[in-house]
Amino acid sequence: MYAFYSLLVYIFYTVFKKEEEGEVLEGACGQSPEFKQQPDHVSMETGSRRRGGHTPRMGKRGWSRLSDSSSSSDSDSFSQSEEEEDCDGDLTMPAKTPLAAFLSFKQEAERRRASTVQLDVAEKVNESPLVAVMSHLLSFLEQYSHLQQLQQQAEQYRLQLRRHRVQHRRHMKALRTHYRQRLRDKSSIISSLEEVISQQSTPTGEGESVEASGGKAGLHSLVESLCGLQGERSQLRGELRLLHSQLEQRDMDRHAKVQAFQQQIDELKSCIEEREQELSRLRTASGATDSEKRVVCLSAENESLKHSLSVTQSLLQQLSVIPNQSSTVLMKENENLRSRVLQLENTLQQRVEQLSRLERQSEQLEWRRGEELRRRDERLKELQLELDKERSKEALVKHVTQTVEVESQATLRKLAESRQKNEQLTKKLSNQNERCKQLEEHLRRSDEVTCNLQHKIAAYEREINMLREQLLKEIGHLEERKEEAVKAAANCSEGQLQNLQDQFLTLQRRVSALPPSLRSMKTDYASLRTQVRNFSDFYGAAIKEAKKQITAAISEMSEANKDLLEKYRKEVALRRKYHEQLVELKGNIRVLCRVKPVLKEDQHEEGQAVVVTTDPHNESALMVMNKGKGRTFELDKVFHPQATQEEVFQEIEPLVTSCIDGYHVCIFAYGQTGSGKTYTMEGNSENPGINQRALKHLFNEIEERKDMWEYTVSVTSVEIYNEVLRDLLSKDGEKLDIKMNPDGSGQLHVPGLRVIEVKSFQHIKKILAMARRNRITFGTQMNQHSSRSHALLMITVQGIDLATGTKTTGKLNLVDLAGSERVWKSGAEGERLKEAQNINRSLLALGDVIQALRGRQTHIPFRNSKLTYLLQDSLGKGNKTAMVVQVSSLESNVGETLCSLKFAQRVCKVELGPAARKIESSDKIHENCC
Ligand SMILES: Nc1ncnc2c1ncn2[C@@H]1O[C@H](COP(=O)(O)OP(=O)(O)OP(=O)(O)O)[C@@H](O)[C@H]1O
Repeated sequence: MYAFYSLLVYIFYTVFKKEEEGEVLEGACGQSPEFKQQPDHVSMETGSRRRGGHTPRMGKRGWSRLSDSSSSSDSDSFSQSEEEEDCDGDLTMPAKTPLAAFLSFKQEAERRRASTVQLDVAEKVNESPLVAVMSHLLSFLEQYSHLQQLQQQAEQYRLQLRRHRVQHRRHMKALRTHYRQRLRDKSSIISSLEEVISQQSTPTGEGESVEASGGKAGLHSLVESLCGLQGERSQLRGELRLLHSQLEQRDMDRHAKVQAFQQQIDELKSCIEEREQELSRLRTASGATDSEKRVVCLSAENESLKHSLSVTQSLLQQLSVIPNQSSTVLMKENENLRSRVLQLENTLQQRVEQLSRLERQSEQLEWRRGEELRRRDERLKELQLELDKERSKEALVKHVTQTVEVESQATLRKLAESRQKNEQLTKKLSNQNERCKQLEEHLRRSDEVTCNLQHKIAAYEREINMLREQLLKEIGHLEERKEEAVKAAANCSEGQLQNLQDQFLTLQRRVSALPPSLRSMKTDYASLRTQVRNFSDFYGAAIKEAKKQITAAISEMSEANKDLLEKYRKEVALRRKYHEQLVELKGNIRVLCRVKPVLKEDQHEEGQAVVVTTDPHNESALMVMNKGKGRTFELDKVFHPQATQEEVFQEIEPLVTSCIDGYHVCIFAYGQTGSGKTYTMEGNSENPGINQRALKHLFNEIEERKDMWEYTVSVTSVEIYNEVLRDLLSKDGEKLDIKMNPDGSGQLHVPGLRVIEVKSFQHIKKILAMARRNRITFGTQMNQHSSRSHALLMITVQGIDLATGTKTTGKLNLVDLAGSERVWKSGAEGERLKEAQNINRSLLALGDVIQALRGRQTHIPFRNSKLTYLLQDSLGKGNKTAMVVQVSSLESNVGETLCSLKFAQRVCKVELGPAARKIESSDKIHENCC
């Protein structure tokens, strides 16, 4: 009994398990026993659903259309050739033709699908979810493979159709050529006959006419045969036409069939797509990912195991009388099953956790990716905006430059015209002056003549007076002698009297002889006096006339000049405005970079590589190679190693011009020791640098404006060494201090600093040489004559508008900074070390100022170093700044080069805002924001 029960339990369990497996397998191939047992119930329901749900799209409509077309073509084509009959007949005989085979196959597929669906439902009812899903999937796979087969068949049909069409075309072609050949033969026969007839109908002579009459019968027969042939020909033509129409009809039929087939194929395709979609839907429903599928499988397995366990347990309960041996077997089995269940549950749990972890991770990744994409998009947008801005800036610069060029050309033309006019007027004026001079010469000569005459007159008068006195004396003398003679006559003899009378007579004669000379002298004198009076009158009139003429000419000229001057003034103002706009568009802070050429003395080690390269197509890009990686820097302008001093100055020139217009400008050279700062700023005698060229430009510009403006240029030069300020233009080398100006203007001033007013360019050359001599330099490992201090050349340009009296004060600070080398690299020790540290400190302070300006901070730490304090009024807002960053292109200096370029890029981002012109009108300095 016991053995029987245990056997029964074992068999029951084994059957139960096998049944399950069998069900799964049978479900997969559509041969379920349940299905066989209850066919009506299940197939009725699912069959109707399937038929209604999945087939109708192409089904009835498509097939009816196809059969319609085929039947119509049948009726049309039965009267045609045999071949056609065969072709159309295929469609009406399903078992023989491919299309019929396709139809039967389709029906078969429909039937099989219906049965599969029935099976699905049966399985759904009776089986576990895993088995159901699996069977579902398998059934869909099967459907899918059927569909593919259908597709292949459709493809084959299409190929067959194509082949048929080709064959048909060939056949038609052959027929056409055959008929054409026949037609050609007939025509050639006809033409030969016509020829014969024409030959026979032409009279060729008497002898021949006899022959002709004899051959009339032959001719008749020929004509008859010709008529027959012509009839045959027309018959053939009719045949051909008929054939043509038949062909056309056939073509049309075929076309219709092809269309029907195409439609059928399309419908089949859409049906396949639908199935595929459904399949993918089901796939996702039953777990799209492998892990999900696995989870579903495991849970189904778990469920089935649980189920079997419960069944076994219930069985065990029922069979409590089962002997110990079998119960232990069962217990063991039970234990195994339990542990298996537990194991599976654990695995399931782990998988679920893993899955959730993976999901979280993927979510995080997705989120990060989204963030990254968003950030990139924003950056891209920013870059796009910057690019647009740059482009618009460039376009504006171009436009302004063009306008300025056009305007300046027009101004130059006007200026040339006005110069011509001026020249003419000047010529006129010089003529007048010449005349004036002649008149003045004349006047001078007349004055001289008058003077001579006056002298002569005075001499005459003196002579006359003398003569008169002599005469009076003589007369007195004679009178005395006469009295004496009278007295003597009274006393002496007649002879003596006679003698005396004679003497008297001679004396009288002499006296009478005297008056005519005296009279002539008097007339001479009077005429001379009248002459002098007349001459002075004439001279006065002439002078008056000349003056009149000169004033007329001057007024005429000044009238013409006034207009010109006004125009010129306007043009100059316009030019200045455009110039300022240009400078502002370029940016009130400009960063230029100059790459030092590789010199012999720089190559301490043999074969040092060049790591800095410039781009010939992009003059604002610079590439630095470091440890195999390239980094590109974008600055306002990059000068390649072969750039000349003049090219560098060309970029600075507009700023120098701004200084004359009353702006504060700061130009400084920055870079490591030996990178060429001093060369760029000071240069040498053959190749002067920015300092000399700027001053030369200043004086040229002042010379050009001298008609309207009066300028004074004053210069100071200082150096900052170890945070101590020293005057480079005085020999005592006294320490100086920076203080606030006591006048309350808020301006800085350095008491005791020597200010030199410069009159000419030659003068400035001497001043610059003196400053250079006084500057502190020492040799470092990097540079034989390293400048160990910051050198500042400060130029103040004060201008007065001659017309309006407006005053401007421009400042130009030209700064040659000390080298920004790393202390260890420059080989500094002791005093040199302290010096290097001070240099670095002040450069750091400069960096801080730049940083604060860049961040638009309210407090700018100008006072942190002497350098920044001194440059306060030229470095900050409203001013114009240019920095020339000097870099070495050698590999050994790449670290310094990168540092300098990074600093330059920071400076690039600073915005100083619109520049302000320092104008003084009506005794007050005010800033005129452009
Ligand atoms: N563009 C250049 N063309 C030719 N020679 C140059 C150029 N730049 C620099 N030099 C030469 O390199 C040497 C060092 O240059 P310079 O003294 O100007 O460097 P520096 O940066 O001022 O150094 P320091 O900071 O030590 O004063 C000089 O002999 C100078 O003539």
